[in-house]
Amino acid sequence: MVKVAVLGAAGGIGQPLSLLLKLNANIKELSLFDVVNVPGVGADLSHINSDATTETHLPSSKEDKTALLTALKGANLVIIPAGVPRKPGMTRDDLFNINASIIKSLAEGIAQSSPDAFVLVISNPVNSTVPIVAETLKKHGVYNPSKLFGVTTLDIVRANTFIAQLYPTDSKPTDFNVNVIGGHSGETIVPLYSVGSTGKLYEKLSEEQKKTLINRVQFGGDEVVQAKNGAGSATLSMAYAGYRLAESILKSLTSSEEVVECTFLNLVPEIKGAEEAKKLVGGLDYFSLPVKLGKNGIEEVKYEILTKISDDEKKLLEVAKEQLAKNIEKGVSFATQ
Ligand SMILES: NC(=O)c1ccc[n+]([C@@H]2O[C@H](COP(=O)([O-])OP(=O)(O)OC[C@H]3O[C@@H](n4cnc5c(N)ncnc54)[C@H](O)[C@@H]3O)[C@@H](O)[C@H]2O)c1
Ligand SMILES: O=C(O)C[C@H](O)C(=O)O
Repeated sequence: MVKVAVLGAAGGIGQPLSLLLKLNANIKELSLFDVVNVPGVGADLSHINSDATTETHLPSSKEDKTALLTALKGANLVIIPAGVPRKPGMTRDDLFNINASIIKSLAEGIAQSSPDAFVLVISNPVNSTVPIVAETLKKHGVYNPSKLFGVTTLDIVRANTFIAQLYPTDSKPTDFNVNVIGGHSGETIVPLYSVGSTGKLYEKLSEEQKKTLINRVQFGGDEVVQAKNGAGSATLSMAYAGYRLAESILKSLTSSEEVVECTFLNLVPEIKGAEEAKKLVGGLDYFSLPVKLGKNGIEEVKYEILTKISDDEKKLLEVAKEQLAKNIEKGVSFATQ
């Protein structure tokens, strides 16, 4: 039975994500933090007759740090959807200037109040915000790379849905679990349709269809940003995806079943398979790959997948690596300056 803290709980993602968490029988306490509107969200959720208790934490001023520290106290799992979303015409990197500072201050709170928690970073640009959290926790001497997750699950969710839409009579979205690796923005998102559950169907597609499908996964976020027309980016599908990763982590704490998910992680030698992965991705310090989850977090990086990919996917990876290197460096230098 665990305590989960949601930072940014009153937002477009925070609210539906908190609703899903409120329904999870493994969660004993749900701690909701935001800089606006969170008491109302908490009051509303608290009427649901599921077992998790709901508490809310709203700072009384910009200087008030106590609300965050209290929200995080004793949390086993912290999920961060705090920050601004995109509008049409913006890239995720355009969010860096605002979101980097928000993420850094929240990571400082985690370092102080819940240093042992699993930390799931949703806020964009994920390719840079994850290194910011890592460097901030390092500065405070409490960094555990096995417990830091950049949430790329929405890319997997989209990849499953979009291929199923191409084969409506032969498949359904729940048939698939596509490995999507790399990062979480445009061309850094690399869906590996040629391996695993989609291999056979993918091979049947024409070159043009393959290109269109991959492009749709890489720019699925833009599809939603355009459709919302200035009112933000994906929130409901993101809440579902963030919940899926949180649920998998909770499952790995309570069952002996093997649980594997893709996540954007820090490739450090203390994680099994990370050194091998790092060599195969040109020395990058962070990359999204399938990982085996366990009681202490990321137990093993399933790097072998990198040796099984098609020549076309290798080309996609080359483009992804170049962009990722810049995004990672931007996050690291912000947090270490
Ligand atoms: N990883 C992904 O796949 C993915 C998917 C969708 C959106 N996102 C990102 O998630 C973030 C949130 O998106 P959204 O649609 O929920 O935005 P939103 O504006 O609806 O909600 C963000 C919430 O964060 C809160 N907030 C701002 N500063 C804060 C702080 N210092 N502490 C706590 N809370 C704070 C705001 O008050 C707001 O309630 C964006 O950066 C967006 O780009 C990531
Ligand atoms: O596209 C965005 O800005 C939000 C998110 O990263 C997404 O993939 O939907």
